[in-house]
Amino acid sequence: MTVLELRGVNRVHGTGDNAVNALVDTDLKVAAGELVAIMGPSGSGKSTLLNLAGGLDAPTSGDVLVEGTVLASLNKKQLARLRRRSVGYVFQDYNLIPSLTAAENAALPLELDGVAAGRARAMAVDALAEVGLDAHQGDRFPDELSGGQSQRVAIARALIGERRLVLADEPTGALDSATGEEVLKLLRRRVDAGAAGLLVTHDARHAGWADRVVFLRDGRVVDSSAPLADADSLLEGAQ
Ligand SMILES: Nc1ncnc2c1ncn2[C@@H]1O[C@H](COP(=O)(O)OP(=O)(O)OP(=O)(O)O)[C@@H](O)[C@H]1O
Repeated sequence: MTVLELRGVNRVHGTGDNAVNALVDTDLKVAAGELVAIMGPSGSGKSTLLNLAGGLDAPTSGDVLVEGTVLASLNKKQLARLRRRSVGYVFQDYNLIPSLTAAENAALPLELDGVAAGRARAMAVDALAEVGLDAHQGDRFPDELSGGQSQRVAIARALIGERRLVLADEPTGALDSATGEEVLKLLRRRVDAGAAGLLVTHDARHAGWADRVVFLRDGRVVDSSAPLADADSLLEGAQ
């Protein structure tokens, strides 16, 4: 099932002489169970693509569909609800709320969506267990967690509930390479469990965890191919 689709998407930032064609005639489909890596030089349109996919930005022309819904057909409130229920983000700097525990951070999207606090907390404990964090770690605050643990919390938060699309922007950027590989392995596992994933990365080894790599240059898709190496062989190489 296609979870994310871009159809003939263009995004122009700015106007007149300052106009930048950040994304040009882009078509992309990402299915459930599929992880697609986005690579390209700085300024090639990777963040623009991710923001459009998550409904944080709107195309100048063309359509973005999430789970079959054209995002432009939704009003503000409907779009906010779809984003809350269907889309999870993982950022380089984790973006956890410092005054909330790990479990409270993971539960936050559910609570914002009106799920009762007790039930949201119970689901958060399960989501944390899935990423290898126990209840004791769930009670810790972000400044008591390592970088790798923080990114695990962010992944748990991104995929808690029914959310089927995970958008990861350089999620390993702040981690050492072994911890980074662990985080990608986890992302891969969650995608294998039925989510669709987009992973922006500068690192070809990390792109090895993806099913496909989409290369961007000046806002255009220049090549779309299988990853450079099989993830398992990369892991062996790292040991
Ligand atoms: N809000 C904006 N206003 C004007 N131009 C923008 C805006 N956002 C992005 N751009 C421009 O659009 C182009 C694509 O930017 P984008 O951030 O998507 O690239 P990127 O591949 O994510 O870069 P990086 O790897 O440095 O994060 C760049 O030329 C950038 O300067």
